[in-house]
Amino acid sequence: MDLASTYTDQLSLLKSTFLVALAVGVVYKIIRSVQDFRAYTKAFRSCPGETDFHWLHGTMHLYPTPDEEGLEGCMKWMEKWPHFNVFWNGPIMPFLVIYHPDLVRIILTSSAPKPRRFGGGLIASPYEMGISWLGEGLLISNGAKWARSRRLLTPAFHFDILRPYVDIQNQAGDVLLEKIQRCAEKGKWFEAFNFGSLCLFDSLLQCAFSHNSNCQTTGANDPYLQTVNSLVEMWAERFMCPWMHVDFIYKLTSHGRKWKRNCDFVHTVSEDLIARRRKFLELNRDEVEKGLLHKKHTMSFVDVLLTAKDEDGKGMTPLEIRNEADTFLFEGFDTTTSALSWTLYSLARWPEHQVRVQEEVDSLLAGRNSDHILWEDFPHLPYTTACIKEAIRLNTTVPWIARMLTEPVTLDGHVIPAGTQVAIDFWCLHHNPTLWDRPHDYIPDRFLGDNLLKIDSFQFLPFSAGSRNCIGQNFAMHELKILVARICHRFTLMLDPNHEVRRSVLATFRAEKGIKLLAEIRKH
Ligand code: HEM
Repeated sequence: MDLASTYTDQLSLLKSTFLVALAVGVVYKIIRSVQDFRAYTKAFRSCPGETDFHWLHGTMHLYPTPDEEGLEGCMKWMEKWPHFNVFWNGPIMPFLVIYHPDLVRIILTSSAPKPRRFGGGLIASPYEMGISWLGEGLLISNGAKWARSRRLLTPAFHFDILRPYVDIQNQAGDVLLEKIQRCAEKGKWFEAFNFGSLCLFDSLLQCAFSHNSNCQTTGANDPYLQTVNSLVEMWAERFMCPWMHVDFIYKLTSHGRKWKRNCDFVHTVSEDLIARRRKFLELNRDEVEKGLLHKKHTMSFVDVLLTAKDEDGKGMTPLEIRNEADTFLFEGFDTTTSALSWTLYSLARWPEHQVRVQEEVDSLLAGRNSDHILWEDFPHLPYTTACIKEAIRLNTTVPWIARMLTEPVTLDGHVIPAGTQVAIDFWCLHHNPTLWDRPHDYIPDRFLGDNLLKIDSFQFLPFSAGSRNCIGQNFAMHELKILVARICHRFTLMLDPNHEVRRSVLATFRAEKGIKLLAEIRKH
């Protein structure tokens, strides 16, 4: 045997050994994965939940639809399983839906982050679907990045910054009241989401960028408003369509291409608005350096971001600033629009409570020559506040949020493994019949006096809880109190009897065809 053929034999032996080792490795990996998966899923088999399991789509076909019928379905869940249940998003992806304070407390006080992609990195989580718009802003980021942003942004929601916004919110309210007045004079209905969103967008643009868009008069044709609105809707549409959860497929669809065009447009506008504020701050450099800017000017949210510095004296990058400004607009506009619209709806539907709000505001404003609500007035509107809270309980503004477990957690005696996605269903939490008496009735008194003592601290969570609670909740409540109090002071609201209001559950709580309201001008 010559040297060459010995060498060839050895080489082929080496190759075969390598191939056998590789095959054994692959088989071992598959067996381990199957074992891991069986151990993982075993944990869920004993959990409460639907059992009609389909080999391809798990129990997704039984998931409640995002409408009236779906909400009824949720009530049936709670009769069967009062704390939580497990759903199968396809054959291998279980997720938990929880809606009892004892379990919600465990998750929201843990360090469980917002979900990240799963399915080997192919499938975007609900939050990541918004990442090309909002980037790693406060809503979507996790870990150290989130903690730094939260520290830098907290001063933007300090009372010193929020106080002057009350004027802006009242001025936007003036335009809204005028518009409602014109409808009232003609005996015409107005649509709550439409009027509310324009007013809230108007004040938000001024608070965020010191930008006067005039959008309440230019109307829904404002291209920026239209695009932001369209992004909010497209995000929810994508979520409802499982095959669009895979990024590379989504980018090829016309929906994905439109989403990108919209994001590009919104980014151009916010970058332009930020650049204008940067110029303004340069012109007022002295005051900025002495920390006196807020004494002379109303500081916009972006001003706070542009001047923020962390412990190492490092400011935020232009991209970080844009992400936070876009997050502020997204979080601050759709949510408050829903909360305002459902509060007005509730007061029109249950007029006995509207009368009590009117009495409260009438007595607060008696003898004044302006109907503006002042900063000092906020503590003197307890009934109005209770009505807002009850409205956002009944029609929960943010119906659910999600987390991903990074370590095993025991819920009602079931050990739930790390990696599990958990949806915290606030709408169910707010309607759980084991917690609330007459959960479908509008009873603002639940939020007054001693009745408050009956509510667990994790039972009513419109703004979530724990370290990732809503940073804008005071801003939102101020805005709502101002608008609800002033609208009820000037008008009596009634529902249009010819229009049926059907609820629709998107990223925020909406009405399928809006809410039509009739306003009657009150005599003072
Ligand atoms: C009625 C109005 C509002 C409601 C019901 C609401 C509700 C919520 C909820 C439930 C969360 C938790 C989200 C999650 O964990 O996935 C949240 C987070 C957040 N909200 Fe609000 N929100 C409202 C208004 C606002 C406003 C006006 C702003 C800003 C101006 C805002 C900014 C944010 C931000 C930045 C976060 C993320 C906080 C973090 O993760 O650290 N929200 N909000």
